[in-house]
Amino acid sequence: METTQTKIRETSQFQLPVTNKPSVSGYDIYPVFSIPDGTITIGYDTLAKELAQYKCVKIDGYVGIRFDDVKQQLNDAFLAMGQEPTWINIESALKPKHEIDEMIAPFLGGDDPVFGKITTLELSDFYNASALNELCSPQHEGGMVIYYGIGAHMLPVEAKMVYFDISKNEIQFRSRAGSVTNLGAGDAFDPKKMYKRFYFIDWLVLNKHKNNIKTAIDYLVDGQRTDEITWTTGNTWRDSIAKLSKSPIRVRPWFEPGVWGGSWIKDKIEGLEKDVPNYAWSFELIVPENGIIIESAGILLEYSFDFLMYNAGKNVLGTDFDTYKYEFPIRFDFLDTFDGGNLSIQCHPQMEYMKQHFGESITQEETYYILDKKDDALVYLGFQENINPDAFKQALEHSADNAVALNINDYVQAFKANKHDLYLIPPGTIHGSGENNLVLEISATPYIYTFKMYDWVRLDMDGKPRPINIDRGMENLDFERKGDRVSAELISSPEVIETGDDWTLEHLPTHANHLYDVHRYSIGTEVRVATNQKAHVLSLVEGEHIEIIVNGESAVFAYAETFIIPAACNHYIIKNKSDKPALVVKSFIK
Ligand SMILES: O=P(O)(O)OC[C@H]1O[C@](O)(CO)[C@@H](O)[C@@H]1O
Repeated sequence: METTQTKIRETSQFQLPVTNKPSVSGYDIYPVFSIPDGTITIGYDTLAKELAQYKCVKIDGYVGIRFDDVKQQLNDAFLAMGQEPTWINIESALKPKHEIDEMIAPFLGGDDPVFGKITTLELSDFYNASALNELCSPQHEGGMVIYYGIGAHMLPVEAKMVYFDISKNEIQFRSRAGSVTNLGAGDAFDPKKMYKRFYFIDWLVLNKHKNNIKTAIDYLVDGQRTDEITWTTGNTWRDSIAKLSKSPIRVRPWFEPGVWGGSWIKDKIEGLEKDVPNYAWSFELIVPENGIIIESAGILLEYSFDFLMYNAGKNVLGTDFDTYKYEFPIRFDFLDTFDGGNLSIQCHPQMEYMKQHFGESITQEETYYILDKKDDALVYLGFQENINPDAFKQALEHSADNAVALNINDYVQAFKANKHDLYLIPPGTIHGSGENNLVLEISATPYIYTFKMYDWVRLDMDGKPRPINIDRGMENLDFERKGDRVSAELISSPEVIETGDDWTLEHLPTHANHLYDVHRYSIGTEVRVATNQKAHVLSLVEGEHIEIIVNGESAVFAYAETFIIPAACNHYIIKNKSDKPALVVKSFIK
């Protein structure tokens, strides 16, 4: 059903299958955590049948859920059973649009096309409290009543609670089609502006709400598909999270084209739509936007990573939970420039700037691990010895104002990219990957705070130039990262720190301003690792498959797959499943 709106998604990415994910021997785009057979169910009709036993139901859900479609589908199913519930839309109690616009303005960064400030608002701030109460008046006593819409759980009535979740990539695909709106917005608008509002307001407000209601959910529904749902009971779901939080966790990766995107992902990863210009990013583990797929007898249900942290964050982060709480602080993603282009020459904010301007508590600091590359590939990193900040600024402004190219090599150094080298990009470092790399970014979680300073005088895929931020960049750059200091301090020098029968453990030291460190195992047959009460993030960067054994249970991961070992696993064994040595990188909080 593509219902009243003809186009619900604007993307060439496939929807998550309902059942029977394709089987692949290598990198799997639909990793699953299996739960007992018979615990996930398909369909609005089965959900209606389950809910029909209750007098009162609340259907809550995340922004991006098309509640009118949900209502129509469920209502049809109830009617087919001879039942006619009364439907009450909680969003009729939202504050007027102009009041909401005024309330959220301080968090939207004015005309800034990209940046706002992390909101401090709560979901209840969007609603008129007395109007909410009126919705619950006793006039509805009698037949079955269903309250529905974002925040339905807030209504002060006893009811069974259903929660519709949706993955963040699908929210973006829907916003690009104009088929969903921001919280309290009324209408859809430019998708980039909608994204800014999702990122700085809606997702935060609704994540807090998710945390508040996590134990009250009676039924969890995966609402990402346009014509079908899958659902499970709250208890089954919470039990599965308790188990997952002591097992290896691989989130569902997702992929996006971009102006500098390349061919590596498209050529090497099975099951993706190939009819795209390129893939630039793989969201391997950018957890604010990843989901986790659970599977029961082949039926798939995805929920947001946030729910894992709200339910079992302490198991995941161990001793670091007290510092980071629900924010998983490490990010892994791919930047694919194979036969593509150069990233912008860019920098990321210093910690203080990040706090003050954007309200974030972790800054965006990065490293580039070169997973693959062509012979001519470069990494732009650090300044030339003779850098003059004023002259650099002038050259950038001249280029931006007149759309003329500049010789960036006069200012910024370029290093030959070496496979398996780790390039360090602490906050305030000028950098950018050149073309013909497959970079595994091992980074801190924030991912949108890029100050592009030079974008090679090119247009984005929508035909418009990408926003340049020379002033913000200048406020954050460290001009002392120049000359010989760059290769000495910003290209990690591995050292062997432990050896076994047929394995070695290397330390790839990161910069003092990085919150995480990097280790690399070279494994002949197997190695046993202790978590020491910390989360580990692993990726197989050379080899075919590895098996991870935790408490006697085994999971297999393929080349280029990223996964988390929660702190609560305590110990795990990595077994090499191929006849060549396996190289596994491991990142963890310092
Ligand atoms: O800004 P560009 O040129 O698209 O660069 C790639 C982007 O991908 C990231 O590495 C991760 O999102 C950002 O740091 C950066 O903005």
